[in-house]
Amino acid sequence: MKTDTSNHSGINVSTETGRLRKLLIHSPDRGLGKVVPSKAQDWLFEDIVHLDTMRRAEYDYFVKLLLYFLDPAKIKGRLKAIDADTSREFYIPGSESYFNSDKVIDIQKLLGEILENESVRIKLTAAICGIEKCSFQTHEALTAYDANELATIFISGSLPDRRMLFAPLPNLIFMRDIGIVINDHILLNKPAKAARTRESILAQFVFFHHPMFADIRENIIEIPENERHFLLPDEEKASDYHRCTLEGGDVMMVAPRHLLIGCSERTSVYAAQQVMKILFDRNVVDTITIIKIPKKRDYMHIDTLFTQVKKNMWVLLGALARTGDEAKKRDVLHFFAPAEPQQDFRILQFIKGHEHKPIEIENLEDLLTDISRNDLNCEDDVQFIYSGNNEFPFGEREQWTDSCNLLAIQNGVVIGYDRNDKTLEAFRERGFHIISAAELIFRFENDDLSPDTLTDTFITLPSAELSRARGGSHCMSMPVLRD
Ligand SMILES: NC(=O)NCCC[C@H](N)C(=O)O
Repeated sequence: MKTDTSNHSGINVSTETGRLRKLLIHSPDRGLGKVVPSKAQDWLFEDIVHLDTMRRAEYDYFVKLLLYFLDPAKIKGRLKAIDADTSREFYIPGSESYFNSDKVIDIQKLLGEILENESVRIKLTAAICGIEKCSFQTHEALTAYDANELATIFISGSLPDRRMLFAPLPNLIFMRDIGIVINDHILLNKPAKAARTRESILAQFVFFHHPMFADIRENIIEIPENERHFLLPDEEKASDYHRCTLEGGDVMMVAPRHLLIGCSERTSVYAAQQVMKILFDRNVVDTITIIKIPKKRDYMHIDTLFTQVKKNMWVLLGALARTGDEAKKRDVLHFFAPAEPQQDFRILQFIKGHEHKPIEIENLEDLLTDISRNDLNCEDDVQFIYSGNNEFPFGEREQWTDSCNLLAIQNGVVIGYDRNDKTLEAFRERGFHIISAAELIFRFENDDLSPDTLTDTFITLPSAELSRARGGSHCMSMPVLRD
């Protein structure tokens, strides 16, 4: 039975390509400038980044683009003044000239707003001081800051005078991983990596306390821990069948009744099963497809391997797809490989009411074709664009710098990194218009182009610094409302 998923809460996502109306983001904060080389890997960055370049020359373009598409009144006609302001106040929540949109929303702004409430402030300060093992004096000292500054401290880990209290949260820019809107429900993450623990506590408070989510509070899902968790020896606790971790990059809302969940380095089979049970019990979706991918830093989440461009088009990494299998068949060495089918990449589809008889799907293209045709009722040919145009060794190289991690703002209009030349070439060959964020913004400002009339367009974002953080525009966005 289909349920009516429309509601008036302004929270609803049921596709990956419907026109984006509202999303959560987080602009790089001062904490990113505090990452030191010896901690970069522990904090899940490949390198240290140059914060000013990352902001001014890269991420700020992302924000400007999102505003032109989702909330043009906040930016149109003001571009010159915004660009001329060296303090970048326009991008900083809590500052006087902050863009303060209710469509392009920085989680830091929501955090500042809930911290105005005394009881929330007391609880959250205690929670943060607890996990960060702060001294009693530090706990006390935090009462001196106003709500906005406290939000900045909780996120960046440092005080306004630059002293560091605890580790920064450099990965909060990857809002996708924090939570996922599934129709009118929100699934909160359970991070696999210690470096992302504080992020999810902040997010939990925001989702449960901010009025923006008040109408759907009953629909916020927290994944229950394995009840025997505390009794398990550490080794068993870490196994895929007991570990309960899930990150948003592994969850993709591809069609109103169909959800994809990746089992990966970050998301365990146990957590995926729990989510499946909850979503089927609550009748949120009818089909859940589990995609088990190799546990590899390169792959991390399923959205590093493929994303949707438009209803009938996907971008993906050839090495894990059907073409990868064909390449292997041509390879003589393949005959010496173990006869066992590849167990670290499998696709199983579970249908509500028939969970015990999952359907095995042979490869990614078959799954994605089925979604385009049968879930999204596409009559046109389903097309695939491969990372690096499937040319050795560019497929892997460009996947590493997020060629497969695109954000669709509307059907066929995507934002991705500028550095993946071969992948861009493949888009060009399919008739896509490739335009840089800077040029597009200039043309929007001068009424030379309009967000509403764009079709088949790849908007390139400068990415030299951003790509060192190992996530693309899909990872940097948490859609809250899509058509
Ligand atoms: N969905 C994603 O793939 N997010 C990218 C997260 C990158 C971040 N540095 C991490 O390793 O968690």
